[in-house]
Amino acid sequence: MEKISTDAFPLTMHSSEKQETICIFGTGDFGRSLGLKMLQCGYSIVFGSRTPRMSSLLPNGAEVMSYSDAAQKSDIIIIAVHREHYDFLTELTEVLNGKILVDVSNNLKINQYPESNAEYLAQLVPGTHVVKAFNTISAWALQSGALDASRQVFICGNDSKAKQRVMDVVRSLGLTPLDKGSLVAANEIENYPLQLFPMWKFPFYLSAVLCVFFFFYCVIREVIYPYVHEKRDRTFRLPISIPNRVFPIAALTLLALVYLPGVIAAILQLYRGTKYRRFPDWLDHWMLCRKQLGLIALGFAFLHVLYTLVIPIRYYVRWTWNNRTVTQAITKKEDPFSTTTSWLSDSYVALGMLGFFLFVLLGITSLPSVSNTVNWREFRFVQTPSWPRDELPHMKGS
Ligand SMILES: NC(=O)C1=CN([C@@H]2O[C@H](COP(=O)(O)OP(=O)(O)OC[C@H]3O[C@@H](n4cnc5c(N)ncnc54)[C@H](OP(=O)(O)O)[C@@H]3O)[C@@H](O)[C@H]2O)C=CC1
Ligand SMILES: [Cu+2]
Repeated sequence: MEKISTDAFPLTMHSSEKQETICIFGTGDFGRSLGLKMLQCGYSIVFGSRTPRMSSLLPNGAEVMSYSDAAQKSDIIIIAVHREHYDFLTELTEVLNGKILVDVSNNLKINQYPESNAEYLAQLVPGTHVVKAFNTISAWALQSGALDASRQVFICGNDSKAKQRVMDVVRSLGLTPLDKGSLVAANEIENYPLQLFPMWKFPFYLSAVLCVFFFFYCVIREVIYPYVHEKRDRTFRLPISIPNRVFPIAALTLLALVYLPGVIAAILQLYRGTKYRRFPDWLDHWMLCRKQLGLIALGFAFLHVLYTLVIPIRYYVRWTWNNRTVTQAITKKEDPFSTTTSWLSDSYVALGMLGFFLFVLLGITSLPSVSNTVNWREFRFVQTPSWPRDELPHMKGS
């Protein structure tokens, strides 16, 4: 590939850095996608491969050679190989000495190995600077350019210079590096892609507690109280009417909880006089799960609509059962149905609908999490800035 002279772009600060050569070990899906992206951003790419001649489908302009030859071309080496195959790196200890190794690997299970892949790599090839990065970005997202929602790249490593250089690369790819500290954090970073619903726990428990609470409140008010006082049997309200009272209450409460943290955050910022300070952890966490709270609220509102539509059907069901019983009585058949079945059948309708709804909700919400393309962390109104504080314009010199 023809090298572009630095003078051609006197105004772009990083143009000289971008001429850097980066080495990628492994010509698999991820290696190729990352290589293509880097080529597009102006880096020269050298692939290391077991079979350099047979490697096909590589991005145009990239070179391919043996692992040891490729390693000599660059001091940043991205290891796009699965952890199980790291062994071959021990033979390259000499060539790799002093270089920056970027571990991008993921596991299939949470805590699959006693130590994180990045720490394992560091033990395997001592004398190198291992940096964990890119593991939360998928090959698919790199290729399709669907990175809009997940531009954050979690980074950790023990050598701060090495980390800084990898962060520069990440930035020049148009992504946002997020420093997670030393290599000990690698374990946590490797677990991220395996957490299906990272921010759903709290909203889920909260809505469960709300539902149970309001359900029992309504049961006491509308079933137990009339029974104790007037000996009236109101149990038929249990399957439809009472849930239909609980759902809108839960939906509105959750909706309020979606907007409340924003207001608290705004007040806090006014009070502090700056928006460049971290919120307390509880507020931060609350802000981060607003989207989930909102989705659950929407779910309850949807259930409320369904149940409201079901109420007329309820009378219809009762009417059919009664009709059947009467017909059977007339034709003197044995009656297998008692009147209590009317609300039993209602509960089946309700349960079926609840199940179906949960299924749909799970399906919709798991899709983006699984494909890793949505980064829930980005859904907050007031973002904690990810750049160092002294780079903020108004803080200079203070
Ligand atoms: N695919 C994805 O979306 C993502 C992948 N990752 C990580 O990137 C790494 C690579 O993933 P991916 O590209 O999908 O995997 P692939 O299986 O597609 O590629 C792995 C590459 O490793 C090389 N390799 C070296 N030694 C061996 C060996 N003994 N046996 C088999 N292959 C070997 C091969 O390259 P060659 O034949 O040239 O030697 C092979 O192409 C993994 O650690 C994965 O966890 C991280 C984030 C996302
Ligand atoms: Cu209503």
